[in-house]
Amino acid sequence: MRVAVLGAGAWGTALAVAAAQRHEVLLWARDAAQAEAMRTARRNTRYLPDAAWPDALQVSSDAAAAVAHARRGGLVVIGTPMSALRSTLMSLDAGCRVFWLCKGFEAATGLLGHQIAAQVQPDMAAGVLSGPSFAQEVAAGLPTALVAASPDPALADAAVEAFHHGALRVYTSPDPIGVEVGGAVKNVLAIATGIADGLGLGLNARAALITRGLAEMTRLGVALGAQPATFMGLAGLGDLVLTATGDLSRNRRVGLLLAQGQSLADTLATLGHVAEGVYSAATVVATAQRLNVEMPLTFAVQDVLTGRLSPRAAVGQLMQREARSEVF
Ligand SMILES: NC(=O)c1ccc[n+]([C@@H]2O[C@H](COP(=O)([O-])OP(=O)(O)OC[C@H]3O[C@@H](n4cnc5c(N)ncnc54)[C@H](O)[C@@H]3O)[C@@H](O)[C@H]2O)c1
Ligand SMILES: O=P(O)(O)OC[C@H](O)CO
Repeated sequence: MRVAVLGAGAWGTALAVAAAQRHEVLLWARDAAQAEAMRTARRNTRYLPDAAWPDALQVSSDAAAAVAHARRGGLVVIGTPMSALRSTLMSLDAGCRVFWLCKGFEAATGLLGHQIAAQVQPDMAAGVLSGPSFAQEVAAGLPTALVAASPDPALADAAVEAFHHGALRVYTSPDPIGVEVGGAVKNVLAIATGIADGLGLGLNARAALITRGLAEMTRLGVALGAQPATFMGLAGLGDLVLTATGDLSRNRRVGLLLAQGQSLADTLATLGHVAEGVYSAATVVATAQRLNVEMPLTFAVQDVLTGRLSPRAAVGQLMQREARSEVF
């Protein structure tokens, strides 16, 4: 299979390296100088420096060439941040088969990836590839399980053909809504656990945050039309546990730094990578308000991100909530 990966950040590069063990892969970087540097070094020194590239991985800053590489039976994989998903989809045509890797809501519209694709490319075979997966671990060849979600089972099978090999397992799912809500909300909840851990609130608090966070995520997802079981899977519980507890997470790191008293602007300036939860939190709050879904942890994170509450005040507010039944 011919695979084009659009976007040469940490995750796009890691999956390009993985796919190039068996397929002809073309990685597109928007910056010509970055593409040239990667072509020379045979690695992505800026975003994923430890992974050497297989021979079957080529790089280009020519977007049209990348798309042409994967037309007619190939697969286009969009590895940009959420903010660039719409423009990248617009650069494609309905002849492409597409998966995106980004996890979040589009800040300007509040839409998930599958809704953006339905607007921009209604006839395109499209899906989302998600699950608990730090780029560095995939690049190091460590065992990882992903989920490919699409209403089109043949397309989900194409993601399996592209990536299910060696240390990578790819499961399929017919529920892109659930998979996308899981990926977006877990990022916000990872900021919450980073804050709790940064404040030294302990392991009991972390476990409570993950469990009650899963309840929030599930409530929102079901209200948006997702299948409840999806949230017990890789894109829900799996990615929430990874991102909330793993120090490789950029979203968790944001929470840790905010708890130390660092400003959000300084935190983002030092991160060097995208932390999607920062940009999705407002949409999750607005959507929960619109659908009358209770999401106290997410609301607290947004209060900290906007500066309305300090991390410690947000925790105090959460602890004063009324007792309630645990049932979702
Ligand atoms: N890093 C991971 O471990 C990981 C794992 C799973 C999913 N994701 C998701 O994948 C997406 C990308 O994350 P990442 O870690 O690769 O990000 P990153 O911060 O490492 O890199 C972002 C890349 O996107 C490029 N980019 C930004 N705006 C662009 C635009 N308008 N057009 C083209 N390229 C653009 C940047 O140049 C950079 O190469 C995010 O939504 C993230 O949540 C990341
Ligand atoms: O580093 P984060 O917080 O963006 O998380 C990366 C992946 O989404 C984990 O699955």
